[in-house]
Parts: sequence; C-alpha cells; structure tokens
Amino acid sequence: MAEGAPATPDPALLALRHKIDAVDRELLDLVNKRAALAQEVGELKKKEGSVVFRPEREAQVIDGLKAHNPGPLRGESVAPIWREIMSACRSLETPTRVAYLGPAGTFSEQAALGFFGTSIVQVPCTSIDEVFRTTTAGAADFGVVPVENSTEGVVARSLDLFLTTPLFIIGETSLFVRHNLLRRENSLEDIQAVCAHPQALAQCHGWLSTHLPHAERRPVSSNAEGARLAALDKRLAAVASERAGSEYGLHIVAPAIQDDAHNRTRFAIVTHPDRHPAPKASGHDCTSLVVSVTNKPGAVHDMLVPLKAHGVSMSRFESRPARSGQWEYYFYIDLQGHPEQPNMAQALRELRAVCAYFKLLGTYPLDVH
Ligand SMILES: O=C(O)C(=O)C[C@]1(C(=O)O)C=C[C@@H](O)C=C1
Repeated sequence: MAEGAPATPDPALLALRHKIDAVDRELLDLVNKRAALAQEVGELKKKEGSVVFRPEREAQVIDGLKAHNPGPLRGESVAPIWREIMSACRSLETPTRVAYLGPAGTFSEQAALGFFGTSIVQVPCTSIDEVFRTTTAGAADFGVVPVENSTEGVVARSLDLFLTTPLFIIGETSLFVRHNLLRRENSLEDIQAVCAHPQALAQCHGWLSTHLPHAERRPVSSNAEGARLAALDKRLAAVASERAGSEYGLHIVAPAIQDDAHNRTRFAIVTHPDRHPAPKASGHDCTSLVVSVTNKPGAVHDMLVPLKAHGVSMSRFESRPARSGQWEYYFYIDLQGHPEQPNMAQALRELRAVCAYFKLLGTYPLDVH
C-alpha cells in the first residue's frame, strides 16, 4: 500500500466512486446506442455505394459539441474524446487503413492516431514516398504526410509529391513537436553520433551545437528509426518523441531539446480521388492549390487580384523552384473557404485563367482542437 494511504477507504470517496461507476455504465450504454446508429448509417451508405469517412461531418460534430459544452469538462478535452468515439463507430462501418511514416513512435504515427482515432488499421511506411505510393496503389485508404514545420519551414518532399501524384488533401492536423535526447545510458558522455530525421536534427541544431558539439549528426529515415538504432548501440543517441523512447526502452537524457519551445508540425491527410470524393463544406474550410505563372513582370500580382476582388483570404503562400532552370516557381497557396461558396468558386475560375499551371490540391475542414 502506498505510504500515507488510510487503512480503510474514506466513505465519502467510496460513495463518489459508486456514483462514477454508475455514470460510466450509463455512458457505456449511450456510446453503444451511438455505435448502433453509426452501424445503421453504414448499412445505408453500403446501399448507396457512398464512402464511410466524412471529415466535414466529424468536424461539425466536434464544433457543435464544443459550442454546447456546459463544463466543467475543458473545451480542448472535447475533440480528442469524440474523435476516439467516432473512430470506434467508424470502425463498425468499415476498417480505415492509414499509411504514415513509421515505424512505431514517429510523430507521423501520433498525427495519424490523433486525426483518425485509434480504431484504425495502421500501415507504417519507410519513407514519405512510400506513403504516397501505398495510398495511390490502394493498399491504404488514406496517407498522413508532414507538410510544414514552424521552425524549419516546408517539408519539400511532400510538396513535390503533391505535384506528381494524383492524391488530394481531405484533412489537416497539427502537433506540438517535443524532441528528446534518448539513449541506453542515462548520460551525455561518450556519444559518438546522434541519429534522427534531418528535420529533427535541424530543429535541435542549437542544443546539439552547445551540448554535443563533437558528436556526429547522422540523418536516418525517421526519428523512431534513430531510436531503434540507439537501442542497439550504446555509443548512439537519438532525437525522438517520448513515445519512441518507451517503445525502444531508452532513457530521456535531455527533454524538450528543440530550439523553438512552440515547435509545431502540420500534416496533410491525403487520399485517391477515385476512391473518395472531396469533403463538402463544413463551415470552417481550407482550399489548397499549386499554381505557376509565366515569368513576366506583374504576373504574381495578377494572380492575387481575383482573391482580393472576391474577398478570399490567403493563409499560406509558399514558393518552390520549378526546376526548369528558368527561375520559375510553383506557388503553394492555402485559401480560407470552400469552392461551394460562390465567391471562392468565382475567384478560383479567374485565378485559373491567369495561371500557366493550376492544380487543386484539396478542400477540407480546418483542424479542430
Ligand atoms: O454521419 C455519418 O456519416 C457516419 O458515418 C457517422 C460518423 C459518426 O460516428 O458520427 C462516423 C463516420 C463518419 O466519418 C462521420 C460520422
């Protein structure tokens, strides 16, 4: 028995626990009632031949509950609880297979479980390219890929693959990324190399330069792969999540070593347009596109004119070299709204007319917390 615990439990505590047990049973009955309704929805969808996962509906369910939450449950507790309930309900309609950059313990895995809930079939992949290939080939229904980090900027490989694959975006999610130095020994002595994904090494550049200036920085395919290697060799350390540390039995030698305390990574959820329709408007949506314009004065200005004319806000504007050798660029643009809104539809039509290249990458509900 823990020190300080009374020999006989406090009757007031017992009474409260009885009440909690009774509420839990009621909750279980209600969640089962909800699950049975979701099963009925599943039957209906099977008859109609329509898809099970509806990101816009899930976003509306969560938005609605948050707006009606009387408390004391905190607002930010609502989304994770209902995501998990909807994940369990969805799995009764059909399995959801989700590809992401594995192995176990990566931030991509955490993003996949956070977005879809844990009642999914996990399809860990060895690279971002493999996530795109697996989802394109239909071995996974959805892929989760990192697109941007608040410290390091864009994840170039994901952006390049949006251009060359048929996949489109149906959702987004973002995570606070806390990196830890992990190792078999609980010490900073005699570390020969630090293994991690190049993005993670870059996000911890300052800390590594100060505390381990002589250790080699060894880029590997994922942070969890770095943790796996560190578990095999005591001269190696890894930069990875706490989850990866417990997965591979490593000590957290130094916690939260990322240079920016607010380090966040944003992920896109992708799927194949032949297997999934674009989400309908949820009320809080984002539309992503990639465009290019001819290399002449005023071309970028002309591109922005239709957005201003129709009152469409832009939340992101990124450029990537087009690799034509002509100083030409692709522009990755996020717009606030959905093409079902007439002003957005008109702005997109006019924008398309002034672009040399135009590809709609997707339209999807904004991340709800
Ligand atoms: O409303 C639906 O279309 C359902 O299938 C039910 C439900 C839910 O559990 O609320 C489950 C899966 C969908 O992604 C959206 C919502």
